Amino acid sequence: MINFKRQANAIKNCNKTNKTNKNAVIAEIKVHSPKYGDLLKQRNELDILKIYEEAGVVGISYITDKQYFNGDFDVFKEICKNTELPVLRKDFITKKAEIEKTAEAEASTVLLIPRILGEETAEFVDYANSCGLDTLVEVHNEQEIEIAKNTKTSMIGINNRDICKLELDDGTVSLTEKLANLIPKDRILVSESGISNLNDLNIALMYTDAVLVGTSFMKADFEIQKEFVKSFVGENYD
Ligand SMILES: O=P(O)(O)OC[C@@H](O)[C@@H](O)c1c[nH]c2ccccc12
Repeated sequence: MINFKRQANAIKNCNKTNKTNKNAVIAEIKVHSPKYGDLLKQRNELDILKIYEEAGVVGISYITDKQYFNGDFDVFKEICKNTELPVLRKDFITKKAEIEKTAEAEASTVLLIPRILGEETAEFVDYANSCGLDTLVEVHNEQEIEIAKNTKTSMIGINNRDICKLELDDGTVSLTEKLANLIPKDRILVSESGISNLNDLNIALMYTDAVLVGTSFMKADFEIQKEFVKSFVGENYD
């Protein structure tokens, strides 16, 4: 059973206007990065899922792109099957069939990128919604925000990195600071990429409802990974 808008609701239930003291952290199970290479390091994706769950994150992200991020759609399906948390599929989607495939995997959300889809973004958002999926529309500049605003997406992500540079740029939360006020308040706003410490996290959360973190969680040593993720979720979470 697909649960419409699970990801958006998970974030809404946890943002600053709510009573919980937990920060809304979406944690990415990122197996490879174009910059750092292998990030999985003999670990198992489902073990990392468990650690993220135990640390109290609100959602999981997984990149299915094979070419640059070494993702695997079968692993994505396993992740969806093994968690009650909302799961976001990250990929460079250009075909509606891929949206159907995402819904069939029982994901909750699909990433759509105006840099790739241009004005077709709105149509892809509608299509994803009709398949029972929530959408995260990812922007990196003002022009892309205009496209995102003309869609019915409930979530907009500011990608602090430029996807065209394939992560050879570091990504800085100052982009979130710069662009956040251009995004209407009725959308759930997520700051994505390059968030590597609590200082970055706190800056991002001054402007957004949630953060999405991959590399720094994956680079944390296995023994301390849960504590590290927990420190992002917040001390008051148990
Ligand atoms: O590893 P980071 O810097 O914490 O970033 C995670 C995530 O935002 C990044 O992986 C990402 C953002 N948009 C994407 C689009 C496709 C693939 C990957 C991505």
